[in-house]
Amino acid sequence: MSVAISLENLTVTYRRHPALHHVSGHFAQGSLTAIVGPNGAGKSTLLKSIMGLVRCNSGRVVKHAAASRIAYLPQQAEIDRSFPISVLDCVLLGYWSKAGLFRRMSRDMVRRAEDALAAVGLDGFAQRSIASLSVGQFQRVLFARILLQDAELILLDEPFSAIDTKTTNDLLHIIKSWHAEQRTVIAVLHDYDQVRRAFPQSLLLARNVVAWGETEAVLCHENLHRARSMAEAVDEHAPLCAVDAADVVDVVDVAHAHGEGAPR
Ligand SMILES: Nc1ncnc2c1ncn2[C@@H]1O[C@H](COP(=O)(O)OP(=O)(O)OP(=O)(O)O)[C@@H](O)[C@H]1O
Repeated sequence: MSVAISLENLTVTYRRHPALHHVSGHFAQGSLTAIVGPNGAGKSTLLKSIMGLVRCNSGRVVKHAAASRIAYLPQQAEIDRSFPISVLDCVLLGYWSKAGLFRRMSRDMVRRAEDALAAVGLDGFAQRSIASLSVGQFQRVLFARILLQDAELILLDEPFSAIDTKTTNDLLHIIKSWHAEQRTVIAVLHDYDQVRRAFPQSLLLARNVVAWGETEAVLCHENLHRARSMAEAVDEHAPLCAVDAADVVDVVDVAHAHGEGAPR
């Protein structure tokens, strides 16, 4: 089995309070994994540390995909939609790693972007401004952009938050097609029933790994109870973690790593 991402004893702290604590394990190539756990469990922090957006205080993330083949969808609340850009241009941003930000898009690229919009059910929306869209419509636009990116590793942070059932089902269908194409998909989710139905693998977090593996086994009553207890036991005023925040950032992009830092 080949590995898409390895987490090696990963600790991430904010002002020396751990959001992730000694997390180890790996996401297999082509796997479809839900990251679940109580609020504040470190789920978003884990996606951000894979993307290199937050510093790993100790341990490391080893990625077996080139940065240009990784797609990341943050929570909608973190995206500024006031930028005056059309739906079509927003989808075309999926090509930036191939075309560069300022290269003129070819007719073929534009046609593919229109096809992607049709695939997410947004035919006729190309010239609308992104600011005018509903939350669900905008999430469809972001999925269309990922379709163009042709990513081998796709990270989704709460993709169905504030999204209705019809849109959720349509987007789940796209996620399943990515899985069928052997892409590695990791999504932060809160709906355990949805995870049981659609995600074969799960990682249950409560700052530490509570359980990681087949969804049915991970989401058993005992594990969920343990995750809740661990989250409730967190004392935000506890003595600071001994890990020094000055440690080096250690996110390794194996596709580009040579020698030092390459996987053992
Ligand atoms: N930028 C930040 N500065 C300080 N603390 C932060 C920051 N981001 C997250 N945290 C803290 O780190 C912990 C983990 O946060 P994170 O957002 O990763 O959790 P989560 O599991 O995604 O939560 P939720 O389910 O509520 O979205 C929380 O205690 C949070 O308050």
